[in-house]
This record gives sequence, structure tokens and C-alpha cells, in this order.
Amino acid sequence: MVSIIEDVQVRKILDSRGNPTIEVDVITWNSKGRAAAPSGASTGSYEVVPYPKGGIDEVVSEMEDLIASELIGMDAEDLVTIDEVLKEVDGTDNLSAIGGNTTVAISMAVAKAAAASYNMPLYKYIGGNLVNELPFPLGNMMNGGAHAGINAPDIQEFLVVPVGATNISDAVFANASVHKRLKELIQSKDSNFTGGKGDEGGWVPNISNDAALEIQARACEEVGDELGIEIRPSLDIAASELWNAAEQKYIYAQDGIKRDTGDQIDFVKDIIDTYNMFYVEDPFDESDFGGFSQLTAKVGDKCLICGDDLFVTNKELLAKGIEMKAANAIIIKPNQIGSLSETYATVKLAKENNIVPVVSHRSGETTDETIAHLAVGFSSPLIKTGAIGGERIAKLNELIRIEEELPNPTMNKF
Ligand SMILES: O=C(O)[C@@H](CO)OP(=O)(O)O
Ligand SMILES: [Mg+2]
Repeated sequence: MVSIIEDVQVRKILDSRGNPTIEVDVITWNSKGRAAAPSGASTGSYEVVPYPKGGIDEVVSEMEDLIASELIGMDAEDLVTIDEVLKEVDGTDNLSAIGGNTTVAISMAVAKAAAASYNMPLYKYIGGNLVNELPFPLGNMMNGGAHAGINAPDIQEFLVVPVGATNISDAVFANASVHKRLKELIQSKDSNFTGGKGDEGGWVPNISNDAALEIQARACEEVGDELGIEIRPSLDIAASELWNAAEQKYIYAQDGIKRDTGDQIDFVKDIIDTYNMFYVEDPFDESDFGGFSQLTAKVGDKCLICGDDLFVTNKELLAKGIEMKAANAIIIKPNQIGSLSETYATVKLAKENNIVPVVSHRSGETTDETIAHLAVGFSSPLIKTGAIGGERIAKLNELIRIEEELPNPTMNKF
């Protein structure tokens, strides 16, 4: 009982897009845990609501005392009960009264305070003493869609994974090298390229989706050969953003093409085959479990098909996906579900069913490094957290530090 909560403090801070976000300090008699919530731009419809109507100001001015008075005296180790209390205080199904970002920041800060009470890093507190696996970083190279401006590709994220890396340091530097190479390759295609970047630090080129796919593959090959590390291309299509329900079509504005579900299956399968894609996230609209199932049946033996908006880190939606064989990977974003204990339950269900959990950042981030610890603590084979930019490298550099601390570090397996 060394981790009794003595105070909870809530403040408004900046996120990487210049928007306000919430930061929470949880104080025990001998420690402090601090965590900040991220925010999405291409959010899933079934995510919890991030803030009450009055936004963060309402949380800070009207709810801090109420929440603090509920949690003071509780043991930070008892995270499940604390998360339940927060849900009770909220009283709604979607956390709209106090906000899922409020509850998740508290939940993560509570876990960090509990770990700090025992003088332990969070990853070890969560994963135990024998934890020794580092996740492969899914690095963001080019941005389109909701994370970029006009004239960008429609596909939201062109990602790479250095699958041949044998340690995290080589892995993150390999990604950074591909990012650099891509700048040169974009310049060679588009003489007007300004070097502009999207929300997650990927370049925003004014080129077609096909051209972006081609240079992504070329950069992987060239840099992979130079470094002697196999690097594979990956995508987040974020197809819910392209889906037009009235037309029942995916709209590719940059290419002037519309695709129905059948066309979309063929299109994505063709990309996977042509470019030997390692991972494809959200290839269909968030409501289309059937489309996911068809694609996974066709290519699931050679490519990770990952649900983000499809599952929103929700155990029930994942259970449906497991039953329908909709995907073989799931994005794990704690603020989609609003608490760390529920995040853990979803990760557990995924692992029990051979679904790869991919711990992920959001497009709006802070320098909070919690997800690096979650990826190691959950033994997640992949972490999606950008490649460059202060709020992205906060996580990557933390992974380098964690690797240094581990007695027998090894890269995770798939
Ligand atoms: O779609 C995604 O996977 C995320 C993070 O890359 O974007 P957002 O945070 O905007 O939902
Ligand atoms: Mg996504």
C-alpha cells in the first residue's frame, strides 16, 4: 500500500497541432505519475468522446476537484477499480460527461504513479521482470488524406517497417534514413515540392497514389540495401475517410477514381502483391467487416491486415472481428477506449487469438512517452509512432533507453 493517491491535478497543455490537450499528474506520498492524452483527426465513429461539451476548460475548472475527491485515498495499484470509478463518475456509455481523454490521461498517470511508487519503469510494472522484447517501429514516411493538405495522395499514411533490424536503435535510424531518402525521391518527381510535412511528420507530396507507392518501395529497397536491413513498405489507407456512403464508393480525389467494395478489394490486393506490403491498416470503411474478411482470406497469410477505426481498441468489436476473421492485427490506442485497464483487456483478447496488437500514437500528440512503455510492457510486435518530429521521437528515443536498460533485449517476433 505504498501507492495511495494523495492528489490529482489536471491542466491544459499544447499538442503537436497547436490544439489544447489534457495533462494529468497523479501524486502518491512517494511518487508522481504524469500523462497526457493525444487526439485523432481521422477518428473512428465508435471511439469514446474525448471531452465534455465545454472542452478541457470545463474539465479543469469544474471537474478536477470532483475527480480528485473520488480518487484521493485509493491505491494507484488498483487500476481496474479506479477505471471503474471514473466510468461511474462519468455515468454515460461513451464517456461524454467527463471525456475519454480525461479518463485515459488519469488512467495512464495512475499506472505511472503506481510504477514510480515501486521505483519501477512503467514497462516493467506492466510486463514484469522478464519482459525483454522491443517492438518494430512502423515509421510514417509520407502523409495524405486527413493528415495532409490539398493535392496530397488520398492514402493517409505511407509507412515502413525495418523488419530485418536486430535492435531498436538500428530500426529507428533505418526509418529515419528512408524518410530522408524519400525527400530526395519526391523532389525528383515534383520540382515544386516545398518540403512540407503532414501531422505525423511524413512528407506531403503533390503526386498520385501510384507514384507515392512507387517511390516508397524504391526508398525501402535502396536504403535497405545500403544498410543491410530488410525494410518493408506498409500503409494506413484510413478508408473510412474515403468512403462515400451515399454513392457506396471509395473516392480517390487525387487520382479522380471511384471504387466500389469489390474494386477496393482488388485494388488493395494488387498493391499488397505488387509492393510486397508488410502491413495494411483500415483498407475498408469502419462498418465493413465483410470487406475486411474477404481481403484477410485472400492475403492474410502474407500481410498484416489491421483494424483501427474498425475496432477502436474495443473488446466487443474485436470479438466480432475474431469471429468474422476480419483482420490479423489491431491498432491499440488507449484514448479510443478511455482507460488503460480496458486497453489491456483488448490486447489480451487479441493475443489469445493470434491477432497482432499494434500500439499506436495519434496524429495529434505530445511528448508523452507512455506508449513506448505500453508497447514493451504488452510485448507488442509493432509500435506505430512516426519517424521524426519532437512528439514522435519522444517515443522512439524512449525505446532506445528501454533497450539499454534491459538485460537481454531482443526484437519482437511476428
Ligand atoms: O489513423 C490513424 O491510425 C491515426 C494515427 O496514425 O490517425 P488519427 O490519430 O488521426 O486517428
Ligand atoms: Mg489508422
